[in-house]
Amino acid sequence: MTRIHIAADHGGYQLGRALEQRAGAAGFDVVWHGADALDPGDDYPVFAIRVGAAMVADQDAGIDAFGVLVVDEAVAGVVAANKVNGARAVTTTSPRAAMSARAVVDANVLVVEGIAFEESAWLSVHAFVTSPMEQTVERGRQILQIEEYENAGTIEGWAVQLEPDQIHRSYE
Ligand SMILES: O=C(CO)[C@H](O)[C@H](O)COP(=O)(O)O
Repeated sequence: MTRIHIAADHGGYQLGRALEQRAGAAGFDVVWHGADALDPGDDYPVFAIRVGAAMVADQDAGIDAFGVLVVDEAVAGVVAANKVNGARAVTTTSPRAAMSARAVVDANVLVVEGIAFEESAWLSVHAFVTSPMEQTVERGRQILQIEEYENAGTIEGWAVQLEPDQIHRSYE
């Protein structure tokens, strides 16, 4: 069962809770990472890091998991969540864009604007967590390049030297 780690600050609390309910009702394994209650003084970075870190820990353990963050200004949440090693956080304006982010970069955190309509936000979240990555050598190689820089601080493109079947194995 796919797990969804979800959190929201005060800018997305109401929608975050609604999405938590929707995801649970749809049969996903949902883990809420706060806020525990609407707190107008809370800050979004802690929630971004929590969902990113929980998602990466699960993925590293072989669990099918995603992160969902709901804040007022989604782009700020994207910046914070992408500080987690292994997180590829995006925001979206439509289910189609959410699917595209999954396909192109195997995005694993979706940041939703708190002002979004519940129905359209849920359609984007659902599209995100049910859409596959594009299984091509190019996409795998590009993600390996991002990970090379993230982990080694180099962008030498060592993955480009690999044979296609090696890239596939490395990325799995
Ligand atoms: O948008 C956000 C971050 O991405 C937060 O939700 C933001 O901090 C909300 O702040 P404010 O209550 O001042 O609008």
